[in-house]
Amino acid sequence: MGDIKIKTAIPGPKAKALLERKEKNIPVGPFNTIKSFAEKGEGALLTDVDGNTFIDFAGGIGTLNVGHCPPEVVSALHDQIDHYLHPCFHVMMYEPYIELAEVLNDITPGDHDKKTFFLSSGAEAVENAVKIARKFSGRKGIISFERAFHGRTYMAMSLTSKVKPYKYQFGPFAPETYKWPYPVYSQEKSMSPDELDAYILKKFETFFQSEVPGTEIAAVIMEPIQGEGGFNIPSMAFVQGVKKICEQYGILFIADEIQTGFGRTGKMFAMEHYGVVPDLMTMSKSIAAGLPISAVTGRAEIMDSVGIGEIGGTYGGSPLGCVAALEVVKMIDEQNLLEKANLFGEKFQERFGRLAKQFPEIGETRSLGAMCAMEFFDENGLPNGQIVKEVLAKAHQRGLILMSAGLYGNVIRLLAPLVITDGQMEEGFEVLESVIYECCKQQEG
Ligand SMILES: Cc1ncc(COP(=O)(O)O)c(C=O)c1O
Repeated sequence: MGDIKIKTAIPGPKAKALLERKEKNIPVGPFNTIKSFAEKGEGALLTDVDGNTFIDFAGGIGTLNVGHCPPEVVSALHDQIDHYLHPCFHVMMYEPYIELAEVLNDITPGDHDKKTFFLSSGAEAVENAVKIARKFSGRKGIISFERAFHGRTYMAMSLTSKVKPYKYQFGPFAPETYKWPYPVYSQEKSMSPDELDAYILKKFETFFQSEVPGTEIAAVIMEPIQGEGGFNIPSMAFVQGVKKICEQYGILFIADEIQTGFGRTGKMFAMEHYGVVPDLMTMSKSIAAGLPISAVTGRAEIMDSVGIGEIGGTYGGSPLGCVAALEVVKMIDEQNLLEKANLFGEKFQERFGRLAKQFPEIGETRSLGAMCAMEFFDENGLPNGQIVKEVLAKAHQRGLILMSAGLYGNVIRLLAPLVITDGQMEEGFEVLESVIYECCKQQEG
């Protein structure tokens, strides 16, 4: 599959048959909007069972910075399969586990001694980072942010902000977890960005003085750029301000780089944009080209505070995930994918910044590298999730896979594979622009 000209993507007989089987056998709730079935993925393209080809701007929800089935990863997996699948690191360790820990200790922010261990999913990495922070500090409190998303297990869900659909009717949640405002400059019209930063940072201080002393807080967990929350990009002053407060009170700073890591923002990790070195970092998603593996990397003395059997999981750090991740890190470097991420962001801003000037329905177009998003509003200036749903549906019919995000679902977010060709990028943007144009025109009547 090279560059393609997208036509109309119509679900065919194979998709219809699979849809019937799906509805009979798989719970309706979480999967009821899915009507496409994959046959083959390659680079930035996905083909469905009926032969429709899609440009994938969702990139497996940010798991595919190196694209679908990169040959380097596939070949490393084949080699690994010939050796062993699962000695289980609790029983017998293996070199790819150690090598990947070495690599992550080396490439994550900070020159201090670090250690890394592996799990299988993003939420598990968050759970374990919190356990390690509590064990090391002897404190219980954990602060996360409004609009944050950290996963669906109980602690990760407790730290997540949005109630519906993530938390509704699933309580009670973990005690001693607290939420802090996160600056979304485009939605806080009454203050300038500097004022908003200062206002939120001040709130930290007053909270510590009047409610829970800072010395009872084990960690602050922060997405450097909020993913599910709508690709909200905080200022350097805000992130550095949070870190400074952490240092002042001996609170650990956990950077959740699960969605931002591995080149997405034009640097290997988004924290590098802010010049902030976290104490602990969680990684997953694009770490291993779509294989289920996650990592916690942190200062060696913090990571060493947990004892035998206290952290882990049967499948953590699967050898397949480890060898895939080793190839991913090489690919990002050898194929200049950081540069590609920046190019994607520039082209996005050029085209959609122009479109936003044309339509009042489009709010901010924001991006850092290839983490790109645009917001939509209705005629009263309220978040407009409906138009986003329409754009997504129409784009899908024309062979472009997109995702929404944000508290009100009014944000279109792009997580395209960074291996996308210039032609595919151009074509994807063309489809997106024409669909937005149509939907905005339709709304204006
Ligand atoms: C920032 C962040 N943290 C944690 C998670 C949870 O990861 P997982 O779905 O693999 O449990 C996600 C998933 O979207 C995420 O974006």
